[in-house]
Amino acid sequence: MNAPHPPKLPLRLPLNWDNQFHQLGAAFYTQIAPQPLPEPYWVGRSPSAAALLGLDAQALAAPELLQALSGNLPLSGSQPLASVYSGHQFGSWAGQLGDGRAILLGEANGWEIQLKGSGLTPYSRMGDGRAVLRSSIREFLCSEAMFGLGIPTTRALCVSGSDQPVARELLETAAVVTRLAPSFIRFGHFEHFASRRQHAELKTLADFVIDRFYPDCRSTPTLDGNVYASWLQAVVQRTAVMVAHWQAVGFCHGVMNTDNMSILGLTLDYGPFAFLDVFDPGHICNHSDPHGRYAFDQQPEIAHWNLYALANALLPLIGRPALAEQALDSFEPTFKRSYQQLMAAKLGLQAAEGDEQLPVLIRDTLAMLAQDRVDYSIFWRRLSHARVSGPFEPVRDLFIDRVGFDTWLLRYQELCAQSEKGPEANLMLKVNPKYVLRNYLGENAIEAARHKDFSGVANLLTLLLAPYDEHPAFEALAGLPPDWASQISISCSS
Ligand SMILES: Nc1ncnc2c1ncn2[C@@H]1O[C@H](COP(=O)(O)OP(=O)(O)OP(=O)(O)O)[C@@H](O)[C@H]1O
Ligand SMILES: [Mg+2]
Repeated sequence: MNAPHPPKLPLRLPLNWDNQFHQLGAAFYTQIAPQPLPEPYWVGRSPSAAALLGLDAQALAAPELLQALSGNLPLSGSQPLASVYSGHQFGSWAGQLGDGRAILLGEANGWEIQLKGSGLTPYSRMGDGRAVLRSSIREFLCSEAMFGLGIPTTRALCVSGSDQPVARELLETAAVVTRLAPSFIRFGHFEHFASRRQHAELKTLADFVIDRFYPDCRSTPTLDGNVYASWLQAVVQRTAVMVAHWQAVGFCHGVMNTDNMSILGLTLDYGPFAFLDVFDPGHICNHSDPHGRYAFDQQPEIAHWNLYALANALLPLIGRPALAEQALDSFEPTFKRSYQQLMAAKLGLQAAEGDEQLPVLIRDTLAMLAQDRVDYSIFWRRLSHARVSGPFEPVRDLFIDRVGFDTWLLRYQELCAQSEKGPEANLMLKVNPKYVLRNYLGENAIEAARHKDFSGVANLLTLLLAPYDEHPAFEALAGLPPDWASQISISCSS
């Protein structure tokens, strides 16, 4: 028989722990330590995310940190817990869910540190508490890619892997992603307490979020000075801005359940997501979504629907349904304004209030891309180069309907002439990324990582953290995807 392992001293890191979520009390979580991941190895690390905690690349690479973030060594100052939440999944009430495979270590230097895939919790239901290498690499890279693109998101510090087998459709191996966010609280946390009529806890949680992240709502005169309605409105606006970014960059989330909606308007839970290759407005990235509830062009409406579910949960605090409705009404104008600004920037044009030509040009541009199934990111990048230094041929080459393109180009150039003096043209290369995390790029890095070659993950991370820059050594990764890319199928299984 093996001798029992001697107890290990906790790892001390130069972090200021202040575990505020833990201080909320036992109604909100269950204390539970992460389950050890056997013989972990590094899969990827983000020095950019580490800097948020004040850790340099050397501290991030420490073998003790690998052990701590894989559940094999306690972290001094942490108070691990799994939080409880509920939610609507695919439009239906799903009841209690909770962190079934995520464990919050605590809050250090203002960032919550959470492990995803770190073992069973009381909320694991039928699951095994684990995440697989494939989905963990995807989450790691996409979190950092969204940050690189300037889109509100949770961050990812690192991924550790193990040869421990995990059963999904096929046998895969386990991995843990360490995520960072100011808070991982979701719409579903509020729905949980509202559905159980636990109004005291509902208020405690709302006050916690307002005081920490939305303090202005305490003193704003809008919505009759109703703090909770003003706060709802602020969440509505942040969410609308986040989704406007998704639509502008061509990001499809794939599982916009209310338990995957951050109360801070951050992109949360990178599962079957995709960046569009060809522009297909009805694109469904989630193989487990046959009816396309979460199709690309449905995302704004679904975000609004999710906010409606949140508003319902907050009604006991707001008191007057009319105020909640008013707060919800700000979704559409906020989304529209934000989307138009982002698209105007992509076109290198100024977005002026009341301009009627711009929305029409945006609509027609997208219709033209959809008709010829043009690659979304490459179109914008080539357009940026053409606008800055010409010629337009490389853009024209993307289209089958050249006459249609020429007609469009005339209109576009007329509008450009009106704002020729502005800085917008040069800024196009700073808003139209050269590198996006296409599914096939992720697949290639994952396949190499399965054979313990993690260079693909590291290279992608470098590109995705600076997606607007030229990276001559990686020119090929900015090109059109190979034919097999359109056959990739990503399910919810992760
Ligand atoms: N392998 C698993 N073991 C235990 N629980 C799981 C597992 N996979 C998913 N869950 C739980 O199922 C619910 C819905 O899962 P979903 O895929 O939205 O989230 P997730 O990817 O696990 O995590 P997160 O939303 O924290 O990024 C959540 O409560 C989640 O914790
Ligand atoms: Mg989730």
